[in-house]
Amino acid sequence: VSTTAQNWPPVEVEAPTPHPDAPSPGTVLGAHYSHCFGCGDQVESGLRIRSTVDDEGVVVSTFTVTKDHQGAPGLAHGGLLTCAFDEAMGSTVGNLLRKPAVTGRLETDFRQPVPVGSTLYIVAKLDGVAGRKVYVSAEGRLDAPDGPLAVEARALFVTVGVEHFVKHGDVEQLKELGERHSDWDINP
Ligand SMILES: CCCCCCCC/C=C\CCCCCCCC(=O)SCCNC(=O)CCNC(=O)[C@H](O)C(C)(C)COP(=O)(O)OP(=O)(O)OC[C@H]1O[C@@H](n2cnc3c(N)ncnc32)[C@H](O)[C@@H]1OP(=O)(O)O
Repeated sequence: VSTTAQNWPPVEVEAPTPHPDAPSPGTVLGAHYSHCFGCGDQVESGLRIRSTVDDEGVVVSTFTVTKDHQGAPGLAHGGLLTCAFDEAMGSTVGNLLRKPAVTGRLETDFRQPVPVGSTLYIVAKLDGVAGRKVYVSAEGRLDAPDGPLAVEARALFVTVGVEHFVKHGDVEQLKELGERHSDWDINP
């Protein structure tokens, strides 16, 4: 049993305040970037995660495991499951706080194997904010929102300015993204 979960968040935090323009409960969140491995529809073997805003500070995502996501025969690869949680929690931070953020730290507890063909229901919630640090945790259940608990994760996201992506990433793609999402403050 993870001891970290008992000390979570690991620092003193303030309650997270969703941005006034954060999407309301029930909103289905689109892919943030079509080439994103987690949510993009242009990545052939991507995870194609779909997310919906639930209660305040909570986002529910689904990830259906295909044969492209295997580690052992018929079972999801653990690293890919971690990726699914990175996406689900990152999307929670980005959409609810409406601030670009990157994953600083991410830990996963695998409680049960996740078979090919199953759908993970991932419930992610904002746990607290300390300066630029945003703490998030999530639970993934098998095949139903109240199905057996299969995976748990906790992450620290660090909010960054657009210059992070300008300095380290692909500026042309970033511009294109900014044009398609003029309501996001990501224009370089
Ligand atoms: C208005 C806009 C609206 C937008 C709306 C968008 C909607 C859709 C949105 C979005 C969906 C997104 C879904 C994506 C999901 C996937 C995300 C990923 O996979 S991201 C790629 C992987 N991660 C990286 O590549 C990071 C690489 N690391 C870095 O770039 C830096 O290390 C960074 C930025 C994380 C920190 O660097 P520093 O120089 O800026 O800041 P320092 O001072 O080092 O850290 C800040 C604080 O964080 C702590 N910190 C940083 N890393 C830590 C760690 N690993 N463990 C513990 N603490 C850490 C530090 O100790 C510091 O804490 P103290 O303020 O001093 O208390």
